[in-house]
Amino acid sequence: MTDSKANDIRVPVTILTGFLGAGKTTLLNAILNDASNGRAAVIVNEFGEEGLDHDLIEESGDEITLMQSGCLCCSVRGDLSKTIMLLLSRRAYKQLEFERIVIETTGLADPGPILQTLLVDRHLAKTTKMDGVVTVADAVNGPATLDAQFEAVSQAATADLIVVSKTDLVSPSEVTAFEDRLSRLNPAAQIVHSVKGQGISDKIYGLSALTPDAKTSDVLAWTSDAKATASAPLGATQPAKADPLANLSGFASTKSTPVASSMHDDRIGSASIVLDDPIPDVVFDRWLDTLISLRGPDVLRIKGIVFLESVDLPFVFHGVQHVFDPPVQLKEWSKEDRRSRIVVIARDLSQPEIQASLEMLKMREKA
Ligand SMILES: Nc1nc2c(ncn2[C@@H]2O[C@H](COP(=O)(O)OP(=O)(O)OP(=O)(O)O)[C@@H](O)[C@H]2O)c(=O)[nH]1
Repeated sequence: MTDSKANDIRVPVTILTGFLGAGKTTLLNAILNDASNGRAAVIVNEFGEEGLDHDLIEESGDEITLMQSGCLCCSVRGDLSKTIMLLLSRRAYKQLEFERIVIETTGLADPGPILQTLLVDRHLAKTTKMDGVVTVADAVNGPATLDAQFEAVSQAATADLIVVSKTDLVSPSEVTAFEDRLSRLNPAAQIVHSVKGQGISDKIYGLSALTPDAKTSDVLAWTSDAKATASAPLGATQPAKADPLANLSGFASTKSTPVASSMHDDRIGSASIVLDDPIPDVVFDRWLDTLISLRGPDVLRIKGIVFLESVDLPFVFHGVQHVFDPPVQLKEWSKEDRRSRIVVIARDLSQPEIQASLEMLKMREKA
């Protein structure tokens, strides 16, 4: 019982990212104003002299720390670690009270390196745990931003949850087309839409299934194609509810809905696999080692639930590039369902290339 949820004192960290002007601060305010979410310490990162976003975050009684030293994704990874450690020590001395941390990045940040910092920094790995990457993509400028900026494509591809904002300013069919495009970029993300961050504050936290007590439905939502599972009832049409496993039978090809995409979108590939039988340990190790050593820097996210031949219960794992959260063994799982499910999202790797990599998992050692 050493790693049960009750004994896990690591503080959950949410990365809130999104396109420039997409509505990150607006969403953050809406979340902070919902008392049922508990208290959050917020780290805001903003370019330039003025901490503009800080001024925009309404008083909510939450502790706000502002970092102004530049883009989180490049120059201030050390500062991020120091900032979080300072918050945690003030919390330990009862100077501050909070249950979680939210990092709001600049519109230009690539969330990958921030996620990595949380995983590789010795102190942070012990004291914090990744709770999820939330990306805000606005329905008005989002399609053009995806065309123009690869960072925006990376943000969408790395997300656990994509919040489509400003759906009040475009037609329902434009919202649906945009959500389809986002879903193709990141079939493993849940996609919700919201006007000014309203109606979705209960969907922002607890996205990661990396906990031994994770429910089956949470694990499936996190590790599978969980397209458009829910949305705020605010005008735009609700996208059709997708079967979370619909795109995961073997190496089923990705959906080929003819929606707009761009050169940038084409740089992102994703594929998933469901394996009916437990995987030999050596095969899983070899697959992961090969993927990481050959294409590690291009892997934006790998998530999965895996049954190995040598263990009865499955484990959930999560990685960014070559860095992995410690795998978490689930305490309970339906005895009938012994299928492993793995999804990989990568940059500059095509879907067939990722599929070919996943194919290795079907190999069996010859006696
Ligand atoms: N109509 C409408 N306006 C919105 C919505 N969400 C945000 N806005 C407006 O969009 C503008 C930008 O919102 P912010 O929350 O500051 O966006 P941001 O992503 O934090 O911006 P940067 O930090 O500059 O990248 C503000 O004027 C918001 O009021 C929405 O859903 N509908």
